Amino acid sequence: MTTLADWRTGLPWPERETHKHARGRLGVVSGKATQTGAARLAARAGLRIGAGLVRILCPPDAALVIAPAIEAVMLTPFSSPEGLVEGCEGMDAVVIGPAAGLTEATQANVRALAMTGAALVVDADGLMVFEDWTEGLFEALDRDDVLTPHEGEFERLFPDLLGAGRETAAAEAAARAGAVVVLKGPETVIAAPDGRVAVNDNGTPWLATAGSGDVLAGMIGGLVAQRMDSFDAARAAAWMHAEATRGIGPGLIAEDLPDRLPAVLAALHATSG
Ligand SMILES: NC(=O)C1=CN([C@@H]2O[C@H](COP(=O)(O)OP(=O)(O)OC[C@H]3O[C@@H](n4cnc5c(N)ncnc54)[C@H](OP(=O)(O)O)[C@@H]3O)[C@@H](O)[C@H]2O)[C@@H](O)CC1
Ligand SMILES: Nc1ncnc2c1ncn2[C@@H]1O[C@H](COP(=O)(O)OP(=O)(O)O)[C@@H](O)[C@H]1O
Repeated sequence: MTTLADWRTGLPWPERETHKHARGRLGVVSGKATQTGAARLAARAGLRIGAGLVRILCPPDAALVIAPAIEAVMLTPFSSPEGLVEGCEGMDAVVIGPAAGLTEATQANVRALAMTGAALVVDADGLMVFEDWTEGLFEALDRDDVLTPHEGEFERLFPDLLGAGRETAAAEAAARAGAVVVLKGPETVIAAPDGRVAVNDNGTPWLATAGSGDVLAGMIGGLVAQRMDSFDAARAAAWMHAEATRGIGPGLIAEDLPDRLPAVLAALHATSG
């Protein structure tokens, strides 16, 4: 088992000469015009956690919906997997899946992005579209990619594993996928393909609200974009995600979480060596 101190030393803090591109570039793939909120939550979380530049990649019909709802986050439309790859050129990490759509296009987009130099965070629909073709996902992944299933999604990708217990299941899933697996829930298990396993236990039930997983995906993506080790990034994000609920509790909605991160990060920065 690992502890808080393990990942704290790997947190990325900007230095005097750091510019925004050097800090890390994150892409977030949006769904269609009626399903853009999840990507906007993830993008804001990625920016708040320190990625220097965040760009939403969206289907053309979504651009005029998203544009008035973002400020610092940038926007690029795409209309094919090749166009998505082009739009993600230079990205250090890309989040794909939140409200992406259960379509062949989502499947093709995940596989196309896996061929780029960006580390992937694959969540929600980005996982579900591979329910009947898990090898199509696993063969495309690298060990710095991250899968973030809740138990329902985990069961679809790894139907034989949960019976062995969540930690064993996550470890085996990471080995099979060849990527970091974040099995979300009241206790979130993080497992790497090299055998590292950690359990994040500071979660609170106030996180059981629509979109909080989208925020977590953006947070992981934001840390990975800053070149934090993917296993450490997932551990750090899971801890900070729960910590961000402190002082709110009842009434918490996913929109609140990214804007709580400056306080969480400030406390960590103040005590960093
Ligand atoms: N603002 C936005 O735009 C938002 C957009 N979103 C997007 O909407 C899309 C659909 O998302 P979704 O939430 O409707 O369905 P999904 O999470 O796929 O679950 C499907 C079924 O799995 C089951 N299930 C089993 N265990 C579970 C568990 N631990 N946690 C949760 N579920 C669990 C459960 O079935 P049950 O157990 O109730 O029978 C459940 O009905 C997806 O693209 C997502 O990204 C959301 O992120 C919200 C904010
Ligand atoms: N009862 C709970 N206790 C602690 N954390 C929870 C609880 N329920 C959900 N969470 C956390 O909230 C997030 C929910 O993610 P997810 O199910 O993907 O939501 P969404 O798809 O709506 O974004 C995960 O990080 C999960 O660990």
